[in-house]
Amino acid sequence: MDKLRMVGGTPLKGEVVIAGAKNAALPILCACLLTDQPVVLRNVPDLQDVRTMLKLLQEIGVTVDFPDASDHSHMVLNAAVIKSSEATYEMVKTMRASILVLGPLLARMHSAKVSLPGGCAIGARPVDQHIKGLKAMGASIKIKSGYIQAETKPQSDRLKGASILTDMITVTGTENLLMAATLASGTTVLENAAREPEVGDLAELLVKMGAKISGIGSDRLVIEGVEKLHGAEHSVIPDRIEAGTFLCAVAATGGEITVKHCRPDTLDAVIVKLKEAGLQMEVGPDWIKASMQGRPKAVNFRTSEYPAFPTDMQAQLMTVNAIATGSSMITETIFENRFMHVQELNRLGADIAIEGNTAIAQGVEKLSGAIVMATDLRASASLVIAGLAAQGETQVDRIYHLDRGYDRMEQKLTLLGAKIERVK
Ligand SMILES: CC(=O)N[C@H]1[C@@H](OP(=O)(O)OP(=O)(O)OC[C@H]2O[C@@H](n3ccc(=O)[nH]c3=O)[C@H](O)[C@@H]2O)O[C@H](CO)[C@@H](O)[C@@H]1O
Ligand SMILES: C=C(OP(=O)(O)O)C(=O)O
Repeated sequence: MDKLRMVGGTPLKGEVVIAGAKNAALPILCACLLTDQPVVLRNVPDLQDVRTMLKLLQEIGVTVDFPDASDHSHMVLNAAVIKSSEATYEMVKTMRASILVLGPLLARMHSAKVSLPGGCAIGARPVDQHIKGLKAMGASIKIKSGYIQAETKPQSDRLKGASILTDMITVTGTENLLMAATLASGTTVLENAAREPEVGDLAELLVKMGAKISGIGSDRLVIEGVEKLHGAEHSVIPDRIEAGTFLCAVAATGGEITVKHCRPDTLDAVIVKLKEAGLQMEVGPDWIKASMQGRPKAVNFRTSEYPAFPTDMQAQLMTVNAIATGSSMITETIFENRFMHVQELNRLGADIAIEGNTAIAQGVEKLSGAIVMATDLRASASLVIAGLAAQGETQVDRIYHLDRGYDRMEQKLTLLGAKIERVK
């Protein structure tokens, strides 16, 4: 199992180029199932979740071509032939986002069998709202032997447009229902829709494919179903979480970096908090120049749906608070168990206590290197940041979590001057 080993204490300096967003790429790859024509994608990040999704799509029958062998961010997907409408337990247990094939397969093939995802390290994460929405669109859905078995009845029929109000805001739930609605007969209204930029990016691709969607970027999406979608070309939006992670890294280590090829307009809540923490930032249309002198200041924050502070940045900013001057309260409102990094940060010398869904961090002057274990994707990132700021050597184990969602993180950090290496 790969590990990352680093020696902390070097301020970061230089430029880092941000990859395409994992959370946009995953639904966008699934959108290719909605048409029998080729979909050309650019700026797809090269990371484990994308490789897993491509494997799943290939099992379904999609062909994947890389026109330029040296550039894996550019690919052509062709779902002309669907040979299976199934996502097996093996695939879904590796990556929960596999659930995103449910809506497109049901819309195009009128039936789908997708393993029901189990719980996850960060929370129970049920998919009841995906199921509820698809049922409202006329699907008959049974849970049998751990699988969601969905079909339209009679099977030759399309899904039907419906008015759907989800009980809570769900990102992949909105994406699944949005994709399903594009090929339904009639109009679908998705109320309480997620406004995350990745949902908007998926919607932009669907429009290029011929879908009729209004309200993109708002919490009310109106989709007029069409009979067929066609091929299109699209470049995946830059990853705001990767950009935010590098900003937290420089806030923790000190130094000066330029984060290039990002979308600062999708990072408002993160920028506000990092400014409060003392990170100096100059913001351009697709870059952020950030510098930090001395220790950061502790900042209170609370995660919530976009445009508020993202849960996927909670662990990374907690690390900044761990070495800040002062104390802070960090409240997690999206996932019920997303504090697994706290115990590991404390092993590095942080002083963080958990009370319900709030973590209380008393900033310490220095962390000291140790062996720590990554428990989920963003927990891994927070431990890497902590290791880069700590005195001495840190080893982060189980970085397969990190590899799910970051495109060459240690290489990018090395270019910024960090002393970090992957150990096999
Ligand atoms: C691949 C992807 O895009 N992943 C992101 C997506 O996950 P994901 O789409 O899984 O997260 P959701 O937005 O669905 O979850 C939000 C909350 O709603 C609950 N819920 C959700 C659906 C449902 O049917 N029932 C239900 O109870 C979840 O347990 C959670 O407490 O959004 C999360 C919240 O921004 C991010 O942390 C993930 O990085
Ligand atoms: C929780 C995350 O991803 P996923 O929904 O794929 O588990 C994440 O990206 O931080």
